[in-house]
Amino acid sequence: MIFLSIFHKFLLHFPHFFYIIKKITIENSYYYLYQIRKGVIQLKTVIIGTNHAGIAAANTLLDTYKDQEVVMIDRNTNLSYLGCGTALWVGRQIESYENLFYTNEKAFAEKGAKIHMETSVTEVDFQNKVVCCEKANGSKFQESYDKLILATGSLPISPKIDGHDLDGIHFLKLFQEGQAVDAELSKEEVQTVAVIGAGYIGVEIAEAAKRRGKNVLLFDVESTSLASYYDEWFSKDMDENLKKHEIDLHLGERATAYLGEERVQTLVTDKGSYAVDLVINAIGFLPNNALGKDHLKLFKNGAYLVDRHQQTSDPDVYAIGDCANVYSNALQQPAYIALATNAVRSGIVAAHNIGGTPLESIGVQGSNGISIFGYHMVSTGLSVKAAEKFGLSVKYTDFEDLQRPGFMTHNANVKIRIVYETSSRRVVGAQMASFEDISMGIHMFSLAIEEGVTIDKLKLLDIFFLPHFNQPYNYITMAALSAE
Ligand SMILES: Cc1cc2nc3c(=O)[nH]c(=O)nc-3n(C[C@H](O)[C@H](O)[C@H](O)COP(=O)(O)OP(=O)(O)OC[C@H]3O[C@@H](n4cnc5c(N)ncnc54)[C@H](O)[C@@H]3O)c2cc1C
Ligand SMILES: NC(=O)C1=CN([C@@H]2O[C@H](COP(=O)(O)OP(=O)(O)OC[C@H]3O[C@@H](n4cnc5c(N)ncnc54)[C@H](O)[C@@H]3O)[C@@H](O)[C@H]2O)C=CC1
Repeated sequence: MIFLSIFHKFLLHFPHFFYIIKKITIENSYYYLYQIRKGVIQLKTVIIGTNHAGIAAANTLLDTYKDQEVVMIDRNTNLSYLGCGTALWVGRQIESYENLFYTNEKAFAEKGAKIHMETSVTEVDFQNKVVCCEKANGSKFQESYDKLILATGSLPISPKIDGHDLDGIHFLKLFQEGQAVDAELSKEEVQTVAVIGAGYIGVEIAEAAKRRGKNVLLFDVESTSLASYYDEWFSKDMDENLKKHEIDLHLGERATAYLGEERVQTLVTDKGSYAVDLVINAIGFLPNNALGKDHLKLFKNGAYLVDRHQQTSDPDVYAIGDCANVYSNALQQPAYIALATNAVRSGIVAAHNIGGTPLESIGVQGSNGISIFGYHMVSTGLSVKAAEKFGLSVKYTDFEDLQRPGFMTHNANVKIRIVYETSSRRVVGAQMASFEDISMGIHMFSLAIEEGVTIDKLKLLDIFFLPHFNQPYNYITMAALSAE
């Protein structure tokens, strides 16, 4: 131990000369990790991007590995904004956006981090391990690093069609964009709103705009809303729900141009043209890989390719959150799923590995949920449609019933689909929907997918019964029992 310590201190004094030997022999050893964990070796970690992923990584490093130096950099004015709340306050289901931020710059400064907000990282010199930064006032500086965490998130996809830069066309990613849409909806002259993309953001903001009394037209190229998350048996219910609330659905219809002088006035699609006062684009996210795309290996959609430690192809660089791929347990291969939940978990994993505690991600299922005009839908893993797209042969079992026994006056329908792989019979997905809150049940399916549980194991699973919650023949049991 003493010899190793002296040897290591020697190496640290001659970092360039012995750089390669140190990399090969020392940095992979448990003793090296032990020294980091104990604070004998103090690393400087720079985190680019201080939203959900970056915050989780910073908190883990600062709370658990107190001797490590942490530098956080973000170009935005704010951090920790919960985008999930945008539709809620824009739709006036909550009073204000103020509680949608769960931490701030000061909290990290108090924990000992150096934090630079309103600062863009313009370039990373991966060879010399230096990050080049530019503040909003134009001043420039550099930060060196031992370990770098890329947490630069994602960017909304911009449809490259005529008129896309007209006024009155918005995205909905940042807090500031939420504010801009909110201000637009407050204008008397804005009466007709076109939402492009009936995915999660599109459906949620369509509800919000309707709640603000606007005429809402919702477009998607797919034949149902929420097509990436649910099979038609479920998404058709959401379509009905949207129609019932007078949202004008245009499915299987692609926007081809925006027309207007300065501000958008007409939306042209492959099926018609519509007078509109406001357009909100929500056709998905792409990973923001600008800083590392020429140096790091990439996943097929451009996300930084990471291993189960969140480590990229450069061992000193980790990538977390929406800018990195995840490992899908349903597909048993890397995938891309942009969710805040994944961002937080990946940040924790990266920070522990940097801090000296080896930790592998357990993979994800992409569990998600949505609640629109009181109709709740939750899903995890793969729908049948998604499995087919990825070439996975699956079967499914469906069940629909009242949630509680008929004698209960407070009751609602619940429907469930469990998707399982044909050959192995392992569960690879589940979808559930109801006007009742059935959301917690989906977590059990998430664990089942993670652990490779078969559909047959669920048939006689011990599920409690109480009339307040469910029927003696629980809908999960009934769906599993009727599986082929
Ligand atoms: C309206 C909306 C609703 C959502 N609802 C949900 C939900 O209900 N549940 C859920 O799980 N997920 C939801 N999401 C998705 C979730 O917000 C994202 O998955 C999450 O924000 C990803 O976090 P992140 O930290 O990886 O990236 P981001 O949130 O994209 O943050 C990246 C950060 O990096 C900074 N950055 C980028 N490049 C640079 C640079 N060069 N220099 C300095 N800083 C840089 C950016 O300023 C930003 O702060 C929603 C998203 C939106 C937009
Ligand atoms: N409740 C939740 O968990 C929420 C999660 N998010 C996440 O944020 C990310 C971004 O959300 P969204 O932008 O809604 O992406 P999304 O992937 O959920 O939906 C995009 C939709 O746009 C459609 N589309 C694609 N190109 C189109 C085109 N040219 N014209 C018309 N429609 C087109 C797709 O068919 C799809 O239905 C997703 O990863 C999503 O899961 C966002 C909001 C809420």
